[in-house]
Amino acid sequence: MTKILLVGCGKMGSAMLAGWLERGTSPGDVVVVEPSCPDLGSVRVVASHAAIPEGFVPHVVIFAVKPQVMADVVPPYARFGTSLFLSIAAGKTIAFFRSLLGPDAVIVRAMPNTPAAVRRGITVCCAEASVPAQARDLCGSLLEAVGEVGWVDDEALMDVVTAVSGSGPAYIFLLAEAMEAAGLAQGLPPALAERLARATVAGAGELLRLSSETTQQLRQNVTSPGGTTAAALAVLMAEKNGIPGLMSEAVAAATRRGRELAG
Ligand SMILES: NC(=O)C1=CN([C@@H]2O[C@H](COP(=O)(O)OP(=O)(O)OC[C@H]3O[C@@H](n4cnc5c(N)ncnc54)[C@H](OP(=O)(O)O)[C@@H]3O)[C@@H](O)[C@H]2O)C=CC1
Ligand SMILES: O=C(O)[C@@H]1CCC=N1
Repeated sequence: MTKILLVGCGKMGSAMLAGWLERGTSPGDVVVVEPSCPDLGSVRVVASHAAIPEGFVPHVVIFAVKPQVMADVVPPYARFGTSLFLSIAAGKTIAFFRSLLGPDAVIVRAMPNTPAAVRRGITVCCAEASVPAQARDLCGSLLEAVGEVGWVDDEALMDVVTAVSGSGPAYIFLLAEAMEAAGLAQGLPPALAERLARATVAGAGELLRLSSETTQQLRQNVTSPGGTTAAALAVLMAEKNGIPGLMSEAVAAATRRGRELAG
């Protein structure tokens, strides 16, 4: 069985861990390094790399700590030189990990998202051409435990992926928040405003998932000529300050931030 060393068990690490266990990974095959040492049932948790049980040789080391601490966290793991190293950090490049892990390290960079917590994430992976198919397959199967997986060859695209799907759930939650606030402002009781916003975003998401129609067609299906939706979309799709322009600026800003985090 695949032996997994998970470094960082916060929001993303814990979502992946839950997915692996659900898919049949034995708790005994996982060691988690997490300073707060949370109780993870029969999964062994240690506070630092120094406490990893002797004799535990992972097939894969997964870095799921914040990009800002990565340079301090990664170096001690170079001792697992025969392992595959998988990072899910925003910004941090394959070259960055190679500089800390050595020239022969096998490294895959991936970008999942928080719907992984309900096994409905999407992850994009990237690896250099020299990374063997077996290593790619291992990453693919670990990440498929929490949702869909795709690959890109051009690492520069990873910052754009991060800006669209990595950060993207936040944009959708903001939309739900804004719909709730707008409903309140128009006189809905708070509980109903929240329920309507949440159910509408979730229901529209499910329709989007199951339908073969384009996003544009799904939008048009709601929009009766001269009706209420058309009145709202005239505001939301305005050339100035409409959602398309704002989203474009937002994704560009997130992409730029990813590039800054690389350094
Ligand atoms: N949240 C998201 O939507 C997504 C995040 N990512 C990426 O995933 C990574 C993790 O993000 P996220 O899960 O949100 O962050 P969290 O802060 O929730 O999790 C990171 C965890 O790592 C722990 N940690 C800190 N130092 C160490 C160490 N030396 N060894 C082991 N663990 C340590 C932190 O503990 P403590 O809090 O005590 O410091 C924390 O529990 C980031 O690189 C991020 O870019 C990728 C896709 C989506
Ligand atoms: O905000 C961030 O930097 C991380 C990466 C993608 C989602 N959260």
